[in-house]
Amino acid sequence: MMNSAPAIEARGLRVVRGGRAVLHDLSFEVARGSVVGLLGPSGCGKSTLLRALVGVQVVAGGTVTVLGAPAGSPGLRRRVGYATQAPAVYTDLSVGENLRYFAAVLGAPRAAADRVIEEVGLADHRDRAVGTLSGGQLNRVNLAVALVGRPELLVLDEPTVGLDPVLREELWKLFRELAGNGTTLLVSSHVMDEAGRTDRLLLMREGRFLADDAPDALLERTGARDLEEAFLRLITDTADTADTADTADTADTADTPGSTA
Ligand SMILES: Nc1ncnc2c1ncn2[C@@H]1O[C@H](COP(=O)(O)OP(=O)(O)OP(=O)(O)O)[C@@H](O)[C@H]1O
Repeated sequence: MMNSAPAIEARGLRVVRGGRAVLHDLSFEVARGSVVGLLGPSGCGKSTLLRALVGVQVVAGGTVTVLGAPAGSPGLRRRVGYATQAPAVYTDLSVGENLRYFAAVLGAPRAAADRVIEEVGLADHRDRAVGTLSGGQLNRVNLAVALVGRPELLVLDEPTVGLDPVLREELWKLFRELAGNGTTLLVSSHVMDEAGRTDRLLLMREGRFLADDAPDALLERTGARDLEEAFLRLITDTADTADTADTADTADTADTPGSTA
């Protein structure tokens, strides 16, 4: 049904921010048409990874290929939708005006603006100035902007923050529908109950992946009752392994200095 080349392919991705290594040699792939969750505690590097994928993050090493082209290539602009945590919309314009503006910028038809407003459940607020909306509504305007060009890949940084459970449910239904039509979604979250809705999970901690697996496979592998517990077990296992390796391997701390790219 879909192109077999991965939507995202990262090899040995390293990022240094503020003189500190934030992403350590990450390698992974995201299959087309899948919904992949990027989960991990605050500060572990989720936003930095997403930034690298959309080409707005200086990288210190490795390669990132998105939809067959280097991340950030001009040709990817319309093909990749990116919603940051901080909404990048015009607060003095209405919901409809914002969406029509971004549709025009992307060369999308005017009808696309109405479509995405419906999709994110903001039809009743179409004429409201964005500055008067609640945090959750503002997040949905931001998401609508990412959807308006009908991108092949959607990169969403914590899109459900501040949403009540009903709206979260609706958004995940929308993500599923989009994936059913061939869109690839990479969605970051630090809410573990969202993890089970994904096809695959990238569990991250301190700039490294603890796991890259399907939710069911993770549960089976760890013997945990839920994904929260699975995550905790993986952390404990990794800490145990690191403790054992610590005395034998001191090279790990020596690999970061000097990379200021
Ligand atoms: N502009 C910056 N300069 C220096 N360090 C930064 C900068 N932005 C983020 N960092 C650091 O990079 C690390 C990863 O941050 P990042 O925002 O990617 O984490 P995150 O997992 O997305 O967190 P959250 O869930 O809270 O958004 C953190 O230690 C953070 O302090």
